[in-house]
Amino acid sequence: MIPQGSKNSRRKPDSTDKLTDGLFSGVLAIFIETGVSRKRLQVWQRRFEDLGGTILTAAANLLGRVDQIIILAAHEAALSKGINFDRLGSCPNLNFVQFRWVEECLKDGTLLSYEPFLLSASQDEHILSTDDSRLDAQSGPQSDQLYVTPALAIVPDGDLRACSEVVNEKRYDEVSEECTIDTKFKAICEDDMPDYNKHISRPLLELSEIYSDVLADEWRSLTYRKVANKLDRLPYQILSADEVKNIQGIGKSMVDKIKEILCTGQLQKLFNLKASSQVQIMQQFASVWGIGPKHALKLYQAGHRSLQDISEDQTLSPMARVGLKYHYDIALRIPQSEVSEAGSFVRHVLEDLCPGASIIVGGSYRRGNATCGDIDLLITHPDGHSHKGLLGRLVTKLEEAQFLITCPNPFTENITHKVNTYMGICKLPQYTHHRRIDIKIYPKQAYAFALVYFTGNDVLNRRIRYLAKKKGYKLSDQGLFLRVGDNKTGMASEVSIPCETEEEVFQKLGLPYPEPHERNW
Ligand SMILES: Nc1ccn([C@H]2C[C@H](O)[C@@H](COP(=O)(O)OP(=O)(O)OP(=O)(O)O)O2)c(=O)n1
Ligand SMILES: [Mn+2]
Repeated sequence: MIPQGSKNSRRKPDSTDKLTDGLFSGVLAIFIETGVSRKRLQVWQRRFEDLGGTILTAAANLLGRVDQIIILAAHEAALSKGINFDRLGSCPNLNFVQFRWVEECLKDGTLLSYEPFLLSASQDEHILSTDDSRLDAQSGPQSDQLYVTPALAIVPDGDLRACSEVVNEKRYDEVSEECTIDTKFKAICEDDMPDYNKHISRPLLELSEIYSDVLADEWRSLTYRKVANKLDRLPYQILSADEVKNIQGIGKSMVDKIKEILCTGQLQKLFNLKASSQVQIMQQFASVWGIGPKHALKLYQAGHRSLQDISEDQTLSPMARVGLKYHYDIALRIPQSEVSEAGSFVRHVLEDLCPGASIIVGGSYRRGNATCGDIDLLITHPDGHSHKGLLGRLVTKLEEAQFLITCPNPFTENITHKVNTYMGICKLPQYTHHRRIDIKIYPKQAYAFALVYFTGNDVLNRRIRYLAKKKGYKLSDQGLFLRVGDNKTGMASEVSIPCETEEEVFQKLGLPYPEPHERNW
């Protein structure tokens, strides 16, 4: 269940709320078909869904588990025909809105207030004619105040699960002061991306990944991904497969799979795929640095069944050859102490080469993890120009010191590039194993963004990118860019909003600053 107050304040349409991408994100709507041509309806529905809205059928049985929904109709008369109030349950923020609202939002590119588009349908009459708990809600504080108090009174009798969810939820600003920054941070981000149905969407996404990464079936992969995304966007928890039937774009075979997950907790098809020898072999091929899923499939189709087999294949790229050569070592986790020593080793060389340069060991090391998959180094120079041409000189020194062992593609530095990267293999003299290392040099104005990105983790990065997008920005390792024009084209300003520190980046996004060790999501 959604935190009542915060969702309400976040979602309440406001004409100043300049949203571009995901215009209708989080908005649940029922489209009443009466009084409008099918073609027009379909156009609106498609745009509404493309921009993040979720369409439910009029038969949707929501049992009071959503706290806001809009009913879109051509006119008032159409309303009485289209809705079953009992199935809808009592929703604290039920608005009856003209289709024109969708059209105007699309024209304007913003989520407009419902106010000028409201249709009068007497929800009150309905509430008064049903049970006592709804009467309580009705006689209690009106509209807005209903959201800030847990809406127990409006949860239908007998739906205990829904009740406890409402009670357990807290608004972000109700989160107690002594709770960690981590909790607060997650409270904000997760409020934007609810996880009510992750237990269903996760296996579907896994299946989607196997279809794209291993079976190279992009179409099936996309179908599963789309459904998983739809479920992720729902602001309430799916309790039965019947409810899924009411979500537009989910067909019978998908409903059956969701039913299976809900009933058995797993998906036999996924289980079988993961158990198949072909999938396992291809996953092993794809575990080699430099071998992607399509290549893994080609190698399998060429008759290869082991890493030994593929080592003789002529189609391997230089990176895959290096990946295969060091496969055993690369697969090992690296102890934190060794990553630290590798960082110090490079720092000493860098200090001699370019006094004043900054170097930070990023990735899982910076988040304080006990072991790391690789070594991520980020370098800049505060004077704004000495970073240019630095990577080539540094790599040469580190090769001479026999710390950098090999880099699959001949290393060339482009000083006009915003970031220069070395990706290769290194080894400290006193250690046994070869390790994967990435060294990245950024100009100082991008360094704070690069630090945020390369500290991760990837889940947090996805969350904050999503948050940035909703606020009309594009966030990357190189900056925070204001999006301009039609969001479909994905155009963003070329000049980043300046941020010198990570704190500023989080501040610009409206987030409290999480320490690196609080970024393990
Ligand atoms: N698909 C990806 C890959 C990376 N990153 C970012 C977040 C990661 O934290 C950082 C470094 O990438 P790594 O793959 O090195 O991941 P970690 O350092 O976090 O973990 P590991 O211990 O596996 O290296 O880059 C990301 O956002 N999305
Ligand atoms: Mn890493």
